[in-house]
Amino acid sequence: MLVDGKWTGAWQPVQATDAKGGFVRQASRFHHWVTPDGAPGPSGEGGFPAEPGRYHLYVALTCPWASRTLIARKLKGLDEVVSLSVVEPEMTDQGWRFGAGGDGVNAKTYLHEIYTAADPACSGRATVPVLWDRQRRTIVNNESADILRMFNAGFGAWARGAIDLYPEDLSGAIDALGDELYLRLNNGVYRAGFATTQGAYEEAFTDVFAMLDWLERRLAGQGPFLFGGRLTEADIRLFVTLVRFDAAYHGLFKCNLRRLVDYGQLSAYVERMLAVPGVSETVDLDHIKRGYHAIRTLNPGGIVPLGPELPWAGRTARAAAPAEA
Ligand SMILES: N[C@@H](CCC(=O)N[C@@H](CS)C(=O)NCC(=O)O)C(=O)O
Repeated sequence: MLVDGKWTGAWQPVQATDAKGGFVRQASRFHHWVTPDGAPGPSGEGGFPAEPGRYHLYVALTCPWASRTLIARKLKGLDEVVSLSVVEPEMTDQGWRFGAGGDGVNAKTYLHEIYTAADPACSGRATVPVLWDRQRRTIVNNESADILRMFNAGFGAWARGAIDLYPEDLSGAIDALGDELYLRLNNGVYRAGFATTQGAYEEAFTDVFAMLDWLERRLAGQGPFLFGGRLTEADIRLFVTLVRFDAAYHGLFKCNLRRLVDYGQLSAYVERMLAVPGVSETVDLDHIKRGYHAIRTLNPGGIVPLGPELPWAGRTARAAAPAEA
């Protein structure tokens, strides 16, 4: 991680646990917002007006949090407005690394150099996603939940996609479901995978399957999406975890009570989400499998499993290119 702007020690998946051996995720550090006219958003400073070609998104295709932002960028038709760099799937001793051509915007090798370009004294983990401002040469925001909302509403007329991922009449319900999803499922699988005590693992495992069972029932009662006919950010938050479940969380993170393919409603839901134009292009099973299985503390030999067979695998994209500027 970065300490006062210097990379310190080899990368470790877990740098903090709570008193019971539970995994603790670091809070994001940059919280500015792109808004249609550059007015300040809910946090951070103003001065980040929506403009085509100004902002750049750094992602890892293995990462569910970064994938949220990739899906929103597609659904809002922002591909031509916000450019993209994809890091290599395997984490190195210095964290995320760019492929042969560098990152295409800042000509850096490692993602942590983007953080120190924004703040030479930066401390903390160098996580994806990162939204970079070419003009002010700084990080706008490195929290996927914020970037998701910014892509929904911050780019105003530059967004070609008409879909509203956070409609006002559903905002309270989306927030409430999003909190549950995060705690028990999105981060629940990480709490299971990175638990350092049996108790912390079992607690997380129970949360994960209770949530999946609950979602299976909810989708049986109302569909096709979590809030009926309207696809919202809650669907993006759910999908990114479901699509990784059998390939990464079931085995590596020991979330193995059931596979996702054992859930009829949830499996059909994944297929439905993949059929939404733009979504399948954001899913790269090769990066997902290589990325998770490169976590040496969980998989010391680094062997990447060949399976599982997934009914929808053929409809997902491999990465278009390792680094697209
Ligand atoms: N709160 C962040 C979390 C992002 C996150 O944890 N990303 C992981 C990849 S899945 C990462 O970049 N980890 C690198 C590290 O921890 O050093 C968000 O949702 O944007």
